[in-house]
Amino acid sequence: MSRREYDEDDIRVRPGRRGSRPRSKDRPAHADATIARVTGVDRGRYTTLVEGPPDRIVLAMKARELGRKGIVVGDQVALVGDASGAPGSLARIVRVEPRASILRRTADDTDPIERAIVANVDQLVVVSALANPEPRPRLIDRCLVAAYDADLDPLLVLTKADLTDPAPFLANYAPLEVPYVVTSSAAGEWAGLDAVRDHLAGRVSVLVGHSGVGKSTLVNALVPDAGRATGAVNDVTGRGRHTSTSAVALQLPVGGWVIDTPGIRSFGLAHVDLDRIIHHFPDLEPGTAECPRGCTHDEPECGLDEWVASGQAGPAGAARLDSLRRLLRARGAQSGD
Ligand SMILES: Nc1nc2c(ncn2[C@@H]2O[C@H](COP(=O)(O)OP(=O)(O)OP(=O)(O)O)[C@@H](O)[C@H]2O)c(=O)[nH]1
Ligand SMILES: [Zn+2]
Repeated sequence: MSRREYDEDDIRVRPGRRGSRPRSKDRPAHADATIARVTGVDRGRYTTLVEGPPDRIVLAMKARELGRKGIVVGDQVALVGDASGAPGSLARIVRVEPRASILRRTADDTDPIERAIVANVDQLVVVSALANPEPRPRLIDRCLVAAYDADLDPLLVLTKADLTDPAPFLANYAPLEVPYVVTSSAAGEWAGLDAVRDHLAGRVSVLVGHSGVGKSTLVNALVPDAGRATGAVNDVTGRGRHTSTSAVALQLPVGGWVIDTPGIRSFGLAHVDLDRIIHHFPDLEPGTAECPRGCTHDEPECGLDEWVASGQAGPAGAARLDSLRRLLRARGAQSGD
């Protein structure tokens, strides 16, 4: 982050107008607040970026008046107090602007607590290694459900193509028509990086994926100053060391933002409306035309078995239906039916 680090000269030429104003407790609704974007959250301290030029990084805390309201990476917030970004300064966040989008997940499918991961993103980039660790189709399916549910455009980035032929995996996902990019970075030689850049340029994208799939490696290549720590994949578990500990938003040289998130093992979807889950399986949904009225899609009369058996959902149809039904059952367990 060194390039965007606070620069003393910037502060001197931009003293902020607060100094010349009388302090008053009853100024209406912080009309003079500075708007910033939250780029990182660490133990109650928020790193924010105030757009310039020149941009400046301002450390902030949540004002007491915000109560328990959550603030997540990607949020646009209003800062008051010392928003100079000078060393040792700490601004206060007094308002969170309305969110254009919010990506949530829960710890598991019955967890009542929703965890907002990031706000104001346009695109959910599901990063999966083609090998080491093996792709986890059900985790990918869940990420796609979360993307559709939050109204985000999905993108699949399939890494480590140097280790195996991507064709079999791609054949499975073809019926979904999800845009994808295949990458490899063996020995520092990149393939597919420009294609990823094209998909991210000018947009706000969040990367999610299992630990060790190469998210940090990708982010470091996209944002040369990112300095995201990369970890080796454990040969026994196939898991990476948990090198990234929280979500971090980084500005892309091509314009736009990329938000790296810690590796995940599961993507709980307790917050997704049960009745809507089938709509988030666009390859299967047309097969419900033959379902009996009020079909749960997890019963013997369900039309989806026939749909999949006839090959209309493609080579991964059976796996996708299994994915859907596991998800419905996990959710059903929660509502008790
Ligand atoms: N062979 C090969 N290895 C890769 C590739 N991309 C990343 N790796 C390696 O995979 C390991 C994990 O990469 P990271 O970038 O740390 O993975 P991550 O997804 O950020 O992992 P977490 O921080 O745990 O979320 C590292 O040893 C990388 O060098 C690739 O395209 N091919
Ligand atoms: Zn059905």
